[in-house]
Amino acid sequence: MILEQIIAKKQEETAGLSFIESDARPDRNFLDALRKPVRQKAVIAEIKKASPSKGVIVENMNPAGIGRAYENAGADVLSILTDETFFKGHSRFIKEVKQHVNLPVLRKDFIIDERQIEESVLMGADAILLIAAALKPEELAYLHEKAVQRGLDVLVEVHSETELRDVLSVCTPHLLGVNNRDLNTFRTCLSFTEKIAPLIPKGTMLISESGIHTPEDVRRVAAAGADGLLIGEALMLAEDKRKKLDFLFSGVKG
Ligand SMILES: O=C(O)c1ccccc1NCC(=O)[C@H](O)[C@H](O)COP(=O)(O)O
Repeated sequence: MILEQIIAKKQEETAGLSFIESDARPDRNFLDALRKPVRQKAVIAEIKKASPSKGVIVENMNPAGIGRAYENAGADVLSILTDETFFKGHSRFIKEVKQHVNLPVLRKDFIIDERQIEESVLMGADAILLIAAALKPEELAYLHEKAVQRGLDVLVEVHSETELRDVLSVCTPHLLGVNNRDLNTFRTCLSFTEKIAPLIPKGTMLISESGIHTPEDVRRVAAAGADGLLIGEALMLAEDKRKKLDFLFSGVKG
């Protein structure tokens, strides 16, 4: 099961990290940017060189160049993979991109230990992802509190009603993502967003993540109630990122 392998690798990687907090602070407001989207729905554009489901997506990837293209295309924020082993990301990507792009950045990685929160701030992240499938509810609540205390925004990700119920029993996130991808089988289905959207508390922003490739996909998750979309592969593969986003939103009214 790939998720178990990823978590085991993260446990190895975090063993050597420090608990000491620096005076570094996130410097851009991720949640505010999502609340004032350029298009009808907020766009989290993901910089992802490779993945377990697709292998290498873009061979010679220039993170800053892609970040600039996403910004020019009207993305509201960025998601940047920093995991090296399974996604060919890197810890230096966030600062590299932020030197050339003004958008807030979510560190896309598998956060399982509080030492990764300080690590994320030092990497230049403005937000982090907490994945319900990778954490016990009490672990997620603890990491969520630590991240908020450090000034980070947090995207809490679920893939089922049960995971959503567990998350809401321990915290009320401002940002909730439904991953349409099963992280073990890699199968994606937008029905996950459609099933879970009605259960999201009022006042929580809903982000539909993964498997968004066509205007019909965007129309479907928007109609289901998503406030934003996290899009990786479709944008990474697009020659013209602005044209791709305009095409994807061509089926959304307003
Ligand atoms: O993308 C994968 O293959 C993957 C496998 C196992 C765990 C996580 C994985 N992806 C992380 C993501 O959630 C996606 O990168 C993100 O939602 C964008 O998805 P897409 O638009 O389908 O590239």
